[in-house]
Formats: sequence, C-alpha cells, structure tokens
Amino acid sequence: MLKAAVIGASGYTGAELAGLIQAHPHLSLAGLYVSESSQDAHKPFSSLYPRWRGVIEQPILPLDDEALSRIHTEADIVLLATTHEVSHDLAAGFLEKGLPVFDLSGAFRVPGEGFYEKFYGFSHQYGDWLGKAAYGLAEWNQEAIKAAQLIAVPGCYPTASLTALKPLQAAGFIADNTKPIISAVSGVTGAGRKASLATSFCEVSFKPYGVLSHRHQPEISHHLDNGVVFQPHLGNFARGILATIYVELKEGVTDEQISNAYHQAYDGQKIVRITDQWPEINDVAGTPFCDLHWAREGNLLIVVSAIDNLLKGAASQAIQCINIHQGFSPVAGLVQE
Ligand SMILES: NC(=O)C1=CN([C@@H]2O[C@H](COP(=O)(O)OP(=O)(O)OC[C@H]3O[C@@H](n4cnc5c(N)ncnc54)[C@H](OP(=O)(O)O)[C@@H]3O)[C@@H](O)[C@H]2O)C=CC1
Ligand SMILES: CC(=O)N[C@@H](CCC(=O)OP(=O)(O)O)C(=O)O
Repeated sequence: MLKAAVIGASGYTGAELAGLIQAHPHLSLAGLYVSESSQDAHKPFSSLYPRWRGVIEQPILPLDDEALSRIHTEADIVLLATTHEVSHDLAAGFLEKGLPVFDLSGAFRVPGEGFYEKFYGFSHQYGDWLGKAAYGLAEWNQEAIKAAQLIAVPGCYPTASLTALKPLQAAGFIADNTKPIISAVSGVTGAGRKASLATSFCEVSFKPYGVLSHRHQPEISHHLDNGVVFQPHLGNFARGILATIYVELKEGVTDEQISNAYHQAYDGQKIVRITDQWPEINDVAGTPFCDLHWAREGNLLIVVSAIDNLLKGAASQAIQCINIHQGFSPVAGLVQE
C-alpha cells in the first residue's frame, strides 16, 4: 500500500480525498493534517464528517515541525487540499525531500510571467517547480502526469470546460479567431468550507460572479490553447457544476465528425461519459464522472458538461492522477472494473 498524507483534511476536498484514499485498493492514509493553529486540530475526522463514522476515526493533526518530519519519513505521497498560497508555500519542502506532490490548488497550474500577481494576488517564488509541474487533466495529460513529481490538479470549472472542449480543439473544429463561450454554475461547496456571508444559507440564490475577471478564464484558455469567454455563477445547491458551452465551428464540420472526435477521445476512458440526454447535476453529484452531451445547428455547437466539483473537479481527479503516476489502473478506487 502506498501511504498518502492529506493536508487540508478538514476542508471539503480534503475530506473527499480522505474518503477515497481509505477505500482505495492500493492507498492508505498516512495522516490527516490542518494548520498549526486550526480549531479542528486533534479532533477525530469523523466528528467533523460523521458520514465516515466508524470508517475514518483517526484525529486530524496540526501541521507542526514534528508532523512535517513524520510526513517526510513515513509518507510516500502528499496531497495538498489547501488554499493557493498555502500550497505555494508548502509544496517545495515536500518535493525537495523527494516526495511526489498532488496539489489541488491553483498554485502550480499556469506558467507565465505575471500570471500569479494578476490573478492570484501573490508573486510566485517557485518558478522552477511551476515550470516542471504537470497539469493533471487526467484523460489528456497521462504521459506528463506519469513523468512529473508535482501534479497540479485542474480547477473544477476548467475540468468541466476542458473535458468538453479539448476533443473539438484537438480535431481542429473550432472556427479560427473565435472564443467558445462557457456559462457555468457551481454548487456552494466550490467556495470551500470556511464561513463567509456570500455563501451563507440565507444569502445564496443564483447569481453571476467574477464577471470578466475569474482566474479560471486564463487557466482554461492556456490549457485549451484557444481563448474562451468564461462566466461562472453560484447556484443554490451544495455540490456539482453544470457548464453550457457555445462553440462556433469551422464551415463544413459534420455531426459524424463531432461524434467521432468525442468517441475517439473518451471511449474506453470510464470517467467521461458521452450521454444520449442532457447532463444534470443530480446524475454526477457524489460520483467521479463527467457527463457530456451536445447538439449542433449550422455552425453553432452547444455542449453541456456536468461534474461533481469536489470529485472530478478536485479529489477524484487527484486520485486519477495518483493512479496514472503510480501505474495503477487509471480508475482504481473510483469505478468498479
Ligand atoms: N471546493 C472545490 O470545489 C474545489 C477546490 N479546489 C481547490 O482545492 C483547495 C482546497 O479547497 P477546499 O477543500 O474547498 O477548501 P476548504 O476551505 O474547505 O479547506 C481548506 C483546508 O486547508 C486547511 N488549511 C488552511 N491553512 C492551512 C495551513 N497553513 N496548513 C495546513 N492546512 C491548512 C484548512 O483547515 P484549517 O484552516 O482549520 O487549518 C482546511 O482543512 C483550494 O486551493 C481550492 O481552490 C479545487 C477544485 C474544486
Ligand atoms: C463557487 C466557487 O466559489 N467556486 C470557486 C472555484 C473552486 C475551484 O475550482 O477551485 P480553484 O480555486 O482551485 O481553481 C471559485 O469560483 O473561486
């Protein structure tokens, strides 16, 4: 068994990771960690997440110096389910000890001068690691994921969007000088577990946010190698993302060609399902799947993509990356084979 330490284990994605790791045939938990000053330090994991009562009883520990040296000596891999700044600060310490790191934050996803200052509000101090990180879009970057020591697991909206758009881009079907338009809605867990007024029960309705300024627009554009317009919305449900994407196709692209592009990309890849009906949040929430369906009229293609933001958008995609990195079945611990 490969021993995996989870940092940020009291958060929403960290908790999903803990659940997936304890149920995985080749992974075991090598510790659950929070910040040194966390109010959750030393609490049993199951007291925060009673759905794992009797399954994961171990305490969540503060990430102090003793914990760091325990991870260095006892863990085989490290998962960072922490904010961008915390992942940025912590990753290099583990990498320099030789440990593979799977980071769920945005800290190592997009290389480029000035990108982190502009979109994340901090100056990146680890350009070497940023340059060496593999982008963990599991169905597309398998060779890079296998070879890298640092895997930057994509954001939730980028996962939903890129999974829908990459087959069209790879086939050369997107009309020149056009930007696909992505209108997406996320459940409130997308904002993390920390209390805030904007995500409190009585405040949440259904609204756009991050208009023309969300950091996932450049992340999607960079990894698609094509500009996009991206508009996120906060929905009044707990988990899931539904992205409706409008694409202008090149003249003459046929339904058969589109169908072939999607089937070539995803047949045999069990996590992405090309469905014969429009995807719904309820069909993917609590699962590692991404559901896709499309329709075309003339040169306009509409493709809809649905995922669970905490799973395919974060924790289960991280497990896919570990599986690929370690040479396990890519869907081990996620889907019955
Ligand atoms: N939620 C989502 O849908 C998605 C989130 N992500 C990304 O994944 C990361 C985690 O997100 P999410 O689970 O939602 O976040 P949460 O806010 O729910 O959890 C953050 C976790 O990090 C811990 N933490 C904070 N500071 C430190 C520190 N210095 N050392 C160790 N642990 C620390 C927190 O505990 P404490 O503060 O008590 O120490 C908590 O356990 C973020 O970067 C997010 O952007 C990516 C895709 C989807
Ligand atoms: C609803 C909500 O607030 N969602 C988050 C996206 C979470 C995500 O994908 O994470 P990364 O920050 O790791 O990219 C947001 O828009 O910031």
